[in-house]
Parts: sequence; structure tokens; C-alpha cells
Amino acid sequence: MNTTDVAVEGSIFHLPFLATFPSPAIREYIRIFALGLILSLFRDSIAAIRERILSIFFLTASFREDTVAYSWMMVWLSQQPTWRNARRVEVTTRDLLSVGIKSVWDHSRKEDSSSDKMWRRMTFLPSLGFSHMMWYHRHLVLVYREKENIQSEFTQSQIETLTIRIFTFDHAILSTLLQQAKNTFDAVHSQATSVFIYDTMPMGRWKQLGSFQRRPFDSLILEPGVKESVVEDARDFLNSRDWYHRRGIPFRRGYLLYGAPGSGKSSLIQCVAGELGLDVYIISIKKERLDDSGLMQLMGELPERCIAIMEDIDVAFKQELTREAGDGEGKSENDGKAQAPVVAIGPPKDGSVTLSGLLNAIDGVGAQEGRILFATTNKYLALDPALCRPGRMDRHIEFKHASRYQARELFRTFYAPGDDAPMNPNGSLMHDFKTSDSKHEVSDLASQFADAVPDESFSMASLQGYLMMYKTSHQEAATNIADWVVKETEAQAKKSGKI
Ligand SMILES: Nc1ncnc2c1ncn2[C@@H]1O[C@H](COP(=O)(O)OP(=O)(O)OP(=O)(O)O)[C@@H](O)[C@H]1O
Repeated sequence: MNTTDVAVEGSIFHLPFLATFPSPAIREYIRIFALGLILSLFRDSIAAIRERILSIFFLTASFREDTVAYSWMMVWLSQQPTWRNARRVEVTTRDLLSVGIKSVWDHSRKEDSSSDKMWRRMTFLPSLGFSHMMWYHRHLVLVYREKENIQSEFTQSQIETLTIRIFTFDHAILSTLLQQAKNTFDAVHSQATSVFIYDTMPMGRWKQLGSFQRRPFDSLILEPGVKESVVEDARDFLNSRDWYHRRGIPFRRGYLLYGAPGSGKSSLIQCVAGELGLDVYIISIKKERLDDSGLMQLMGELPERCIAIMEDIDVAFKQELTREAGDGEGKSENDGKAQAPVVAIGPPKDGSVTLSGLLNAIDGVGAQEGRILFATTNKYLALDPALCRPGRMDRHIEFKHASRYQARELFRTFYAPGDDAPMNPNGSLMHDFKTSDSKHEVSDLASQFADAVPDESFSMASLQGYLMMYKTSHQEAATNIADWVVKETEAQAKKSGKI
């Protein structure tokens, strides 16, 4: 018997059949392989036993990154004091917008109170790949975050899963925790509108892009009653589900906002979203790799109460028209009453969404109920009649360049007395806006400003741009507007080749 045979037979891992192999090296390989196999089976059994024990004593809930409940839980976790003292923790000063976490303002560092450092923002989260313990209503809770690889046809990416285990036999505690997490999330987001985009990669899903502060309703200046009527119409729609169902009418509503660029179309959508507390889902029809079925899928995956936006809906199909053709100041091509659309629509140039695909996605069988669709265009006449008909676009709202009324109200809102008036470095208001004298003064200057602006000749965006040059001096803004109008009119004439 040679030394190798002794080693095999004398080891704690004795396999008699190995003696049939003449080569000692092969015997050694087989022995190591078998040992590894047994260890891995042993490890799996231990994990299965551990899992079994945990599932007996703990209530387990998993949340995938692409679900709303995951965002609730992450926001709630980020607000738990436990992580501030944890020995292993993820600290970030960024907003984790994909899950809707806004970093919290840390007021605790009083020594920095004179400087911006007081406002250092931090979010504490349980770190990835590590099991954390915390207490919830006197129950032990285990928190585990892990990333899982997802392979698609084109790419490989990762998706996170959060697992919560609660030491309890009572299911109600999970419901309480979820409700509390949702309330926390809602409270954090009550002043903000969440924005979602469709992520076609690695697999189609709506993904939160971020959130923006609700736009104050008063900051949008349209002709009297216009914005109020849109909000009321949308509110009425949301409350009329049964009415629609009883009459067999699909429970969807569409608004087509058309007209001059920079006149408040996107701003109106922001205001409606803020007033009705709805999230916004942006649909880019021109997105790469989006075809008819992809569009249908993303429309079908919209949540029930939301605002879906399709901006520049004309650009998706009209190859010969470009946005620049009507972007200049001065009267827009859409001024005046809306006429019947006359231009035929050609095949798509870049994207692969077709007109019939779009029409189906808007009101086909798979289209989501309860959603509000806002489509915008600067080329109203270029749209196909089928796209504009009631049922797809129920209300058409025209936007023109600023009227005198709008110019005056813009000025008044811009220099409105209030807490958000421009501040001096020492914290005092730049103007004494709080006195009624200054209110009257702003009113008078607003009229002077509006008188100098020709009716429906300049976009609200350009007037706003002008006022931005005089953020701190309303008198100068009112005095210099006449010169600005002359210069701008000349510039427009040059641009359009009139001089
Ligand atoms: N009616 C308005 N009232 C107040 N501000 C306005 C108004 N119209 C435009 N603005 C301001 O001008 C800027 C552009 O507005 P907005 O994006 O809403 O215009 P739009 O009509 O959607 O433009 P576009 O067609 O080019 O996308 C914003 O900063 C907005 O605050």
C-alpha cells in the first residue's frame, strides 16, 4: 500500500469505492468533489431549516423595488431613528428619488447654525446584504435588503428586494405597519407631485423619476375661469365613475392643450396635478424601442387615478413639421378659432409607434380606466381628426400669447407682497411689500406694464423672462418695458424676414 492509499483510507472521509481508481490524483479529486457536494447539501439543509423556523415564528413580507409598497416601506424605514445609531448603515445626502425618499434636514448641529452647514441633509437606511434588527410596537423586526440580477435580451441590471420579518403570529401587525408606512409616505409627499417615466429596460415598468413641489394655483395666469374650469372638470370626472359605468362610457378623460409655445400648457398640467393630488406619468411616444404593443402595455399599466402626459403629440408623426416652425414670438399659426385638422399623417420617422397604435392605446380595450390624459401640441392643425375626437380628447383648450389682462396679473403675481418676496442677505425683504402703499404701487405699475405690452404678441414665458431681469426692481421693470417691446418687435420682424 502506498502513502496515498493510506491517506485515503485513513481520512475521516473514507470512500471504499475509491480504491477501484488506479490513479491517486483522480482519487483525491473525487474525494474533494464529494466533500464539497456534501457540505453544500448540508449548508442548503441548514438554510432550509433556518427558513422553516423563521417562517414559523416570524411573519415575512417581501417588497420589490418596482412596487409602490416598497417606496412606502423605504420612506418609513428612512424615518426610523434606529439607523442613526446602527453599527452598519447606509448614509446618503442625496434624495433617493427612485423610491421617493427626500433626505431629511438635520437641525441637530447647532454649532453650525450660522452657516449653511446647519442644513446638511442625511438619510439613514439599513445597509444592503446585511440583516438588521429593530423593534416595532414591541415586536422584533428583521430587515434585509438585497439586490437580485435581472437578465434581459439586451442588458443585465439589478433590482432590489426588501424583506421584513416580524416576530409575531398576529397578521394585523403587518397591516398596521403597512398603513403607517403609507401614511408616512403620503405625509412626506403631500406637498409634492411624483413624476414617473416608463423604463423599457430591462423590462417594461413605470419608474419614479422624482417629485416636484406643487405649483401654486395662483401662479398660473390664464383668462378668467379657464384653469378653474379645467380643474373642476377633472375633479368631476374623478367622482363620476358610476355615472360612466351606468351609461357604458369608458371611464377616461382626455384634454388637448394647444397653441402658442410658452403660454402655460405644461404649467396648467402641473397645477391640475397639484390641486387634485394626482401623480404624473410621462409618456414619450418617440422613445427608442417603443412600438405599438409597448405603448399599449405602458398605457395599460397606468394606475387608476393619475395624470398621463403626452407632450408635443404632433412631433411623433409629422415628419415635415418641426417644432421651430412655429416657435417664434408674434401671432402663432393657431391663433383664432380652432379649425378642422386638414393635414394627412405620414408614417413615423424615428419611433415605431403608429397612429393607429396610438389611437388604440388611448382608448382601446386594454387602456386603463380612471386616468386623465393631457396631450399638448403647438401644431393643432397637424393632428389627425381621429386623435382629436371626443372620447380621446374630450376638451380642447387653446393657449394664446399674453393678453393685457395676463400681462398685468403676471406682473402683480411676480412682485406680490408675501413671505416669498426677494430677501436681502440680512433676511429683510428687498421691498417693503407688506405695506398697503406698496400693494397699490405694484398694482399701478402692473397696469403701466400691461399698457405697454401689445395684446397677444408675446408669450407669457418671454414676459416672465423679462421680469426675471428685474427681480428686485419693479419700478424699473415697469419703466423699461416699452423699450424692450420695441426691441423685441424688431427682433421678431428680422427673424421672420419682414425687415
Ligand atoms: N399663463 C402663464 N402664467 C404664468 N406663467 C406662465 C404662463 N405661461 C407660461 N408661463 C411661464 O413660462 C414658462 C413656460 O411655461 P410652460 O412650460 O407651461 O409653457 P408651454 O405652453 O407648455 O410651452 P411649450 O409649448 O413650449 O412646451 C414657465 O416657467 C411658466 O412659469
